[in-house]
Amino acid sequence: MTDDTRRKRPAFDEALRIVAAVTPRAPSERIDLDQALGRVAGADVVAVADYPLADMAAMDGVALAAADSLMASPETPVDLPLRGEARAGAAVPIVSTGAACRISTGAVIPTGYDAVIAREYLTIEGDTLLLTQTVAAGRNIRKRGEDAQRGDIVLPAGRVITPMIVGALACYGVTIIDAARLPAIRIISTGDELSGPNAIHDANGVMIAAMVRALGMNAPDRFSVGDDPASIRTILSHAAATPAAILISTGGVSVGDHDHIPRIVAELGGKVHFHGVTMRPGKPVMFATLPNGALYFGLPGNPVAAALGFRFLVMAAIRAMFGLPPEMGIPVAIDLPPRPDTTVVLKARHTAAGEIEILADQRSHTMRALLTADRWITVDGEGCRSYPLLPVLG
Ligand SMILES: Nc1nc2c(c(=O)[nH]1)N[C@H]1C(S)=C(S)[C@@H](COP(=O)(O)OP(=O)(O)OC[C@H]3O[C@@H](n4cnc5c(N)ncnc54)[C@H](O)[C@@H]3O)O[C@H]1N2
Ligand code: MOO
Repeated sequence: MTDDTRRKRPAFDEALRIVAAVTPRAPSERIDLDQALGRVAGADVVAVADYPLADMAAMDGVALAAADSLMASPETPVDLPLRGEARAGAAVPIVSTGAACRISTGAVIPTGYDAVIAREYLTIEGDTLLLTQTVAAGRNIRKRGEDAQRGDIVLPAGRVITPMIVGALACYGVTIIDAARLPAIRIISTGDELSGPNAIHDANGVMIAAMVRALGMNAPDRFSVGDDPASIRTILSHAAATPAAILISTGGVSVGDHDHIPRIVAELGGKVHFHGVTMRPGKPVMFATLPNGALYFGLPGNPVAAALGFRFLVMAAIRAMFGLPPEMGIPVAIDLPPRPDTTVVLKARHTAAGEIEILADQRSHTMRALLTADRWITVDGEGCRSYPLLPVLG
């Protein structure tokens, strides 16, 4: 790290802002609604049909014209002959006033009728309905278009598609939506220690791939390379020449004799936006744009730092690509000393008593606390904020 880049080391929030600011918006693509779960609407979604599609029965029972019940009372019951049946999905029967027809929930109300009496409240003798009280017009009827009308904007661009949204859009006749295109992501694990006699397991590669998949995105391509500059240059220049929106490497970004990534990225023509952030863990993290426009994140090798680098910095880029607002975190009152010069990110979890427990081991190479953690707590000069453990879009 040169003195120059060290001087420019941004604060955590500033680094998130820089990432969002330089990230280009993803183009939209048309996708089937049943493939849309977890995707982000790339344009306003408009109802294709009224919902309900027509005035329909909300109960199984009998449909009639409310006006025919006007004179009905227990003393002067009104008799209406029962003629025909309206069934959900079937052709709507032609009916006449002065009569009633059987109807099932979801059946279209026959023209001329405007009320439904639920079968529990019916008095039927043979083929005759006995009305002993008046019925209000509109009773037990779902009105056409009362939930959505054709042409209504039912979902604004930028909303994450949940299962309930899939259901609602299907009701509104939507079968295809515009969704922000998913970025192709490539992960490069670096370090001589990933192979050879005392090899460690490549935790960072599988972990980051798993976080990508937890977002509902395709499994990223993964590569592994040692610490020698020629091999790193070869794999980075190959990666930089192949279309991918986001490249992520882990390891080799600190100040050690074998930490070559920042220099090679610059030699390849990458524009380094920052190298180093005043955060812990994750301090040596690097962010650049490659000449082909791909974003490059050089995450530190320690697994907690790599996890945080993806969870916060890469996520800031993914959110910006999809047009989502930056994550703010939820301010929480925790008795921790403020950290005016850095942002410390802590592994934490909710206790059964509803409090937030800061877990015991906060070192950046130990993972045990992450087996039970359910959130991150950040501490800076302003106080504490809580963030979900996993990357989220919504
Ligand atoms: N003199 C200094 N030394 C270090 C500093 C510093 O400021 N001055 N920063 C420390 C911090 S903080 C971190 S984080 C690490 C980051 O260093 P690198 O990104 O260069 O990572 P490496 O040195 O290659 O590896 C660090 C650590 O992580 C392990 N590792 C690497 N890759 C993987 C992987 N794929 N899966 C699991 N574990 C991995 C590696 O074996 C090392 O133990 O630098 C500090 N040093
Ligand atoms: O960033 Mo390092 O991850 O503090 O250990």
